Amino acid sequence: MRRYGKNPDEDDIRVRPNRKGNRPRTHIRPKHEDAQEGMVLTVDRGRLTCLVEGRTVMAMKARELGRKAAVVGDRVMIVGDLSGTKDTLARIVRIEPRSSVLRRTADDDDPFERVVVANADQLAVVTALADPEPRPRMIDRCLVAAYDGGLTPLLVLTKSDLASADELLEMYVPLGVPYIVTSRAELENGAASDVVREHLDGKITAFVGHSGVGKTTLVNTLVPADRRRTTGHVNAVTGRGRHTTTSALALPLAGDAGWVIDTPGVRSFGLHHVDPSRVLNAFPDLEPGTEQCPRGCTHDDSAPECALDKWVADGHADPARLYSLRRLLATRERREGD
Ligand SMILES: Nc1nc2c(ncn2[C@@H]2O[C@H](COP(=O)(O)OP(=O)(O)OP(=O)(O)O)[C@@H](O)[C@H]2O)c(=O)[nH]1
Ligand SMILES: [Zn+2]
Repeated sequence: MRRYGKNPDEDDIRVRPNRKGNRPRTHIRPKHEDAQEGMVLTVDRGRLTCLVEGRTVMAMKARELGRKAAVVGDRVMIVGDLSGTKDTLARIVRIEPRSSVLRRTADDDDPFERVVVANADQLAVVTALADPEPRPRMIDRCLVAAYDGGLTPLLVLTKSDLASADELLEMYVPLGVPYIVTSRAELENGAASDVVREHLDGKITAFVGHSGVGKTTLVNTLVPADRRRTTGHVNAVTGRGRHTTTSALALPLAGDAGWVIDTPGVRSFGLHHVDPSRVLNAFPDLEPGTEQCPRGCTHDDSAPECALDKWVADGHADPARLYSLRRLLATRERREGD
């Protein structure tokens, strides 16, 4: 199956800090022959907790990395004391090319790259069907961020005991986004975590969702209790004290079958930078129709010459798909409440 929003031939999708498109700085490699690979689990005021061969190692960025930040999910090369012993501090000397990026910008006009999660395969967008009410526009923005960053979206609709999923699914079925519907009873009898696990196994999945949607409840059913962050006290993955920042946190699924990345900080996505062609990758039925579009066509409602209208009128694709694409493209403009 085609991967949404991601070209499998690209090993380094638009890594922003590397704007010139040049390769990562491989010339530093020989200097650190003893470096070992690790994965960043969380970041707290310049201290990065990394998993290196099963040990959690505290590290900081080496100066030679410059301004480029290592984020949760990054694959990094680390030198120094890798014993994982308390009060040791190793150094991250290289950040490997990323397979995906989940970006956040403080503002659509924010010129700075703010990657919050790297290398996640999937973006689980957790939305309650009621209490709080679903916000389709926010879901759409999450989908655009996923397609743009090279993550496959997964819709997780919670609280189906309070309201039906039908109306929302009507909006999202044409998009072909995989979805899961869960209820209080299914959470309690374990059925919810079984169904969700089927979608997570073997993958790195970043979870986003507004406060109160049931994200924490769900993550708690997925991650063994001894590895979980318990409301602000002990970060069980690292065994260290309070997890005080708004950084995302990578948590291993039981049986080493993948990772859940909990993202307390991601509330909104700046999408101004998003290239329509990356969103179009998620619409392989429409994409060939854009060959007749004028150069630089935005394919949205304000693009009168867009060839997609004719493509659909000629029966090449379902009009609901074009409607959905345009709805997603329209969310790139920020509105009040986003
Ligand atoms: N009725 C119902 N309530 C649920 C369900 N899932 C979670 N809840 C409740 O919804 C409330 C919010 O759940 P949380 O897991 O704390 O939500 P959250 O998204 O993590 O929110 P924050 O912790 O504020 O970030 C809690 O009272 C849960 O018990 C569900 O499927 N049905
Ligand atoms: Zn067009």
